[in-house]
Amino acid sequence: MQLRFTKMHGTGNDFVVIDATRARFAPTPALLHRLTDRRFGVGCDQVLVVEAPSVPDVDFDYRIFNADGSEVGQCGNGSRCLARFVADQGLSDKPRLRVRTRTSILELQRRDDGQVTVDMGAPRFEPRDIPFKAAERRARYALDMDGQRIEFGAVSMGNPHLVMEVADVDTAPVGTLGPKLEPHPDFPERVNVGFLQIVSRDRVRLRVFERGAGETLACGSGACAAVAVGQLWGRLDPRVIVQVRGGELIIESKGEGEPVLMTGPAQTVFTGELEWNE
Ligand SMILES: N[C@H](CCC[C@H](N)C(=O)O)C(=O)O
Repeated sequence: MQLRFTKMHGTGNDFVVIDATRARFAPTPALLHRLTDRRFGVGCDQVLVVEAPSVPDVDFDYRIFNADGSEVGQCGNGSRCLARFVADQGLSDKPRLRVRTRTSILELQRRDDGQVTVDMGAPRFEPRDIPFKAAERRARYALDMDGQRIEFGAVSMGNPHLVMEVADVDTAPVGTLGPKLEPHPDFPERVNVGFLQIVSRDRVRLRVFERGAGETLACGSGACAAVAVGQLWGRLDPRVIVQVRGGELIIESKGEGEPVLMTGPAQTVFTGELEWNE
């Protein structure tokens, strides 16, 4: 079998995108591994599968698989790439699209400057919505990890995020603390671990150890989560530039209960065909 795919990235978070609008694509773990593995396959942080809509007033369904094969319900950088992909493939010429994932409905808007703005929905802070095992909702939680007290915010953007403040992302313990917090049992569905450096009220730096993928060069939902938590702490303005390792994202929100808008680039790198006979 020959499987056509498109390689894309949004601020360095990279994807293999599959057009499943005309033929169902139900990937096996082995096929996902061939698509995500950077040595034995194509290589990407997530596989994005674009499908015909399954409910009214939605333009596309959108499935997201992490590098470890886990299927999840949100990928912010990926949604910008989906907006670019469906236009380039002639699947839709609408400048505004509604796409449905297993947890969220996202509104995507292609802009004249080539960037894409995504309405990521409102952040959810209730522990049961994250999900996070906590007796009550708090602005700051604490965990003891290897004798160290870790303080953080927790929020869902349609996927779970832990956000901890650090003095400098360049020296943050992403590689050591990330792998310990990602599978923490207090997060029953695991968690994306964000390391947030607040430079000013309208500029932050962020690194994310992603659930099911490890550290990526950018995490769109992570940028939204970090700004939502920073605003909850009273530390950030309604419009924030989030500097990630792969570029910059603009995150805007009027605060709790309000939708979070993310604006950033989406690039196509190449198209290819994978020889596959499982
Ligand atoms: N690792 C995430 C999915 C991808 C999110 C990220 N790539 C983004 O741009 O939002 C999770 O398991 O929830």
